[in-house]
Amino acid sequence: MILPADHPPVAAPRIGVLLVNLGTPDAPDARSVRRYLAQFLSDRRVVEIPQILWQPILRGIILTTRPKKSAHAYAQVWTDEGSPLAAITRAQSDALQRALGGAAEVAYAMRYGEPAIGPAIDALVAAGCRRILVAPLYPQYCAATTATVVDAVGDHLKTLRWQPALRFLPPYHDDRAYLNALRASVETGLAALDFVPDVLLASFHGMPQRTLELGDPYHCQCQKTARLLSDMLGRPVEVAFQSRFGRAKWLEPATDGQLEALGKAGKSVAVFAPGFAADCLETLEELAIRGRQQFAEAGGGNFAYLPCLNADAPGMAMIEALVRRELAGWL
Ligand SMILES: C=CC1=C(C)c2cc3[nH]c(cc4nc(cc5[nH]c(cc1n2)c(C)c5CCC(=O)O)C(CCC(=O)O)=C4C)c(C)c3C=C
Ligand SMILES: [Fe+2]
Ligand SMILES: [Fe+2]
Repeated sequence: MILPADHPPVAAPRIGVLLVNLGTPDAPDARSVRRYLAQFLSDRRVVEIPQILWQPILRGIILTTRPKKSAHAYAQVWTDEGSPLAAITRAQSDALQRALGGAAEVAYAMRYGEPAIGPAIDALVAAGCRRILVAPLYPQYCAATTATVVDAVGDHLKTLRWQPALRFLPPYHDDRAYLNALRASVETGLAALDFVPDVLLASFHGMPQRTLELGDPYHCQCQKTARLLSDMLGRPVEVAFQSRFGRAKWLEPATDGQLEALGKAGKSVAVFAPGFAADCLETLEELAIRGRQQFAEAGGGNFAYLPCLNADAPGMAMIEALVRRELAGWL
């Protein structure tokens, strides 16, 4: 139908933006951590062992021992606004909403725990969004993180009669907006130190070595991020992989081993975690607290942990640029 020239403007369909991160427990106690880990570690994308073998190990060993230990670690980094990952993701969502104004409705969700992806999509649809950009906040693509967000969105869409149209933000490991944000953030972090570190160490979350052999691009994308950033900073950036889980061989070198070796060599070091969009247990406890201790005990000199992009200006400029580019495809 062709509308007459004097027809009132037809309202454009609203666009929703859903930022998604991994998820975190609701409270730093063993019960909440157990609930969170049970969901997270039952995801077949995360632990790729047949469920018939894995579930007895998970229920019988992991979930009876790890929650207490992990809850203790969470308690050390918990804030008045809750888990750092939850508080920072909320702040990113609020800041993006302010930046985009009426151009889109912004919400956030967690792949595991709350707020869950399904209800967040429902809320955007209820707010009139017939188009939704889902943005998994993982710069480097990994089946255990990026793909599982797509799976969860797909599972929820299966339950809807009237589905919204979807786009997914692609991984951004080599995107100028990301590299510029990292550069600004690292340069600011280094300038605030009262020492010049011998080594700048980029610590990425680890993955089983097998995932690299099976074709997961994660390892290569981490290396590429570090190489491009090193070119931009004009200094070497060393790469290591943290947070090993289980007995299988994980990507190497391991961050804890590198910190120990650097400590023994009497070096000074600045560590940052470019694969994490927001500071969380793995950065604040594992790197900034435990990593610092390991390094000092090995005899290391000065140590600094440089924060993630979080909701600070360079990180928000990046998220806004990445999101606006995707939204442009709909305008
Ligand atoms: C940024 C990318 C991440 C990848 C890749 C990843 C893979 C991965 N993780 C585990 C096991 C655990 N991860 C845990 C916490 C955790 N992991 C990420 C990110 C990635 N994980 C984040 C952002 C967090 C922090 C969550 C928070 O609440 O702050 C945990 C839980 C904590 C603990 O008990 O140590 C586990 C377990 C595996 C097995 C895996 C890939 C196979
Ligand atoms: Fe993890
Ligand atoms: Fe960890």
